[in-house]
Amino acid sequence: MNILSVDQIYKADKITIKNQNIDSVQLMERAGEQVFDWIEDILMGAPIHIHVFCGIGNNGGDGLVVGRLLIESDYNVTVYVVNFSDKRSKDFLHNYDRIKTDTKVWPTLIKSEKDFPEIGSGDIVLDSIFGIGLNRSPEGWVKKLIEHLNKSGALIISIDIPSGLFANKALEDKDAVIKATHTLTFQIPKLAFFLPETGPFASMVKTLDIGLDQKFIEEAEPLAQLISQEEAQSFYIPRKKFGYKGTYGHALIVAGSYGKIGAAVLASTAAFRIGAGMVTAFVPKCGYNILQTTLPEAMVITDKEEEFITEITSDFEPTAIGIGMGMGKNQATVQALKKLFKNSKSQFVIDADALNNISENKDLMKLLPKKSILTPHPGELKRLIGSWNDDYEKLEKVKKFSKKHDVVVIVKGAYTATVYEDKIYINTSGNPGMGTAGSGDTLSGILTGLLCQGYDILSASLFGVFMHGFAGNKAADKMGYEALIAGDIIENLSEAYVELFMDPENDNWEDDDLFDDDWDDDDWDDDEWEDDFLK
Ligand SMILES: NC(=O)C1=CN([C@@H]2O[C@H](COP(=O)(O)OP(=O)(O)OC[C@H]3O[C@@H](n4cnc5c(N)ncnc54)[C@H](OP(=O)(O)O)[C@@H]3O)[C@@H](O)[C@H]2O)[C@@H](O)CC1
Ligand SMILES: Nc1ncnc2c1ncn2[C@@H]1O[C@H](COP(=O)(O)OP(=O)(O)O)[C@@H](O)[C@H]1O
Ligand SMILES: [K+]
Repeated sequence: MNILSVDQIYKADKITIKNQNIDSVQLMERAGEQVFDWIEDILMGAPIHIHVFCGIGNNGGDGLVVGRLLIESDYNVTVYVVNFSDKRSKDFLHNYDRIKTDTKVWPTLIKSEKDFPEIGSGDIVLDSIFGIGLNRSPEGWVKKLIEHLNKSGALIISIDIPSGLFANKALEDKDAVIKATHTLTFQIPKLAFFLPETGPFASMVKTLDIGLDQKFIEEAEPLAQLISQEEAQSFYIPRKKFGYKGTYGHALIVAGSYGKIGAAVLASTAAFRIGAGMVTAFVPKCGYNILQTTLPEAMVITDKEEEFITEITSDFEPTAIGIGMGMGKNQATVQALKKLFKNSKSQFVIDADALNNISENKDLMKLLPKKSILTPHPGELKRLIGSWNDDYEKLEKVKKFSKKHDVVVIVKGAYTATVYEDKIYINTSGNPGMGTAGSGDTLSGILTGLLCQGYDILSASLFGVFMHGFAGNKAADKMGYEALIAGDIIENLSEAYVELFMDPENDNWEDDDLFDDDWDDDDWDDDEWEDDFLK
């Protein structure tokens, strides 16, 4: 699924209107109806108080459509116009007139702080103050209104985007942004929803199909692409009937130091479980018994040193090498890395301390093998590319690094971003339970195992990151977030493979859970509502 820029979204709007021979008011009606249907599905006529806050642009126009439809369906609604400017959009004005004529209800004007209404914590706020037309941070009483709504404790449903958030530009004032409980976005997801600084404002995103021109959306050069189950399916390489272990490659996992041999165990096991034909672990001597006992399927080569790695050798040419997990930063280890990078013809997945060593040693950076996959978490990334002011600058810096060194960079986190040259891919699987030690070691093993099976560096990265998160989701389904440990991700890779081609419905990135548990429902007690939705 393509993530487009604000300019492209406006273009999609225009092309849709032209190709479908409709006018912009009809498109706004469609958008408003979609929002209304979503709310109607949930509320089913419940008399809960809904406050609709409309700006004066087209986002406000959408709010007026929803307000009108809610009033016409006898909901308990108050519609407000947040009058921050007299410069109203044409379609806003059309719907402003229409709500008054059709419902005989006149929206309440908010012109300053003294007009702010009381909002009960059991109420619903519909936020259509600003949409993608926001061009500067809200200030003055408008900012105060946003703060007032955020403090209310009400459930906040944002239309298209939480007001105050830029769709694809850095945050300027985090206090001037609506903290939405739900975001109902029109068809095209916005980049801000997936980045760590801005994503938390837009939890529970749902895309509503308003019939925008599909051809334009698919053919546009996206800001980023979302990788969901459907895309992951397209990367999968089926096992061959006459394949044997040699067909699926030989992985070398170079990892571990005294006290961190587990990293080698996790990565080696994951390489096997994702389907590598053979796996050899290269570890310091102290890792020998541990590996032979915990993973008898693997072969083990040990360094001459007891506690860390000093010289990496093998009597075979590995198809792919996964290197760095728990490896430490001993000077001898740095020398071993230099020698390996200079001499090896294998493909590389470079993680953890291998990355840290590269960041600290310019000579090693120069030897960084082209076409490698690098898997930094945010701390490792900062050491590698330097600090950034915001997520957008970070992504630009990563693109530059990727181009300069001809490597894929996987920026790990919630919605892991894979960057290759100018392109950004955002993963949609995974969950907070995966924030647990060794989860990254597991990913490195997965990626190494995929390179072994003939996936190219980009498809190994996109498929591997997806499968890692997908297996994490299978694990979380059974055990919840807190109890999940890295080994559970590996154990659930089998289920992830088995379910890869099943109905993606339950693993969509859009969270269909209706309400957060902490929503306060004291003010309202309809048994049917509670039975159905607040379980
Ligand atoms: N594209 C689609 O497919 C469809 C889009 N639709 C909807 O249209 C929405 C976009 O509407 P939009 O372009 O009218 O912009 P919107 O966000 O309502 O507000 C802009 C107004 O705010 C002002 N302004 C900006 N920042 C400000 C600030 N900090 N403080 C104060 N004022 C500020 C700015 O005026 P300015 O003062 O900058 O001249 C302007 O007047 C989109 O999100 C979606 O909901 C659907 O209806 C149909 C399909
Ligand atoms: N909230 C989250 N949602 C999705 N995935 C997550 C989340 N937190 C962590 N992860 C994933 O878990 C892994 C953690 O990697 P890393 O920090 O390197 O762990 P470690 O170094 O302990 O092995 C990454 O792949 C990351 O994307
Ligand atoms: K909004």
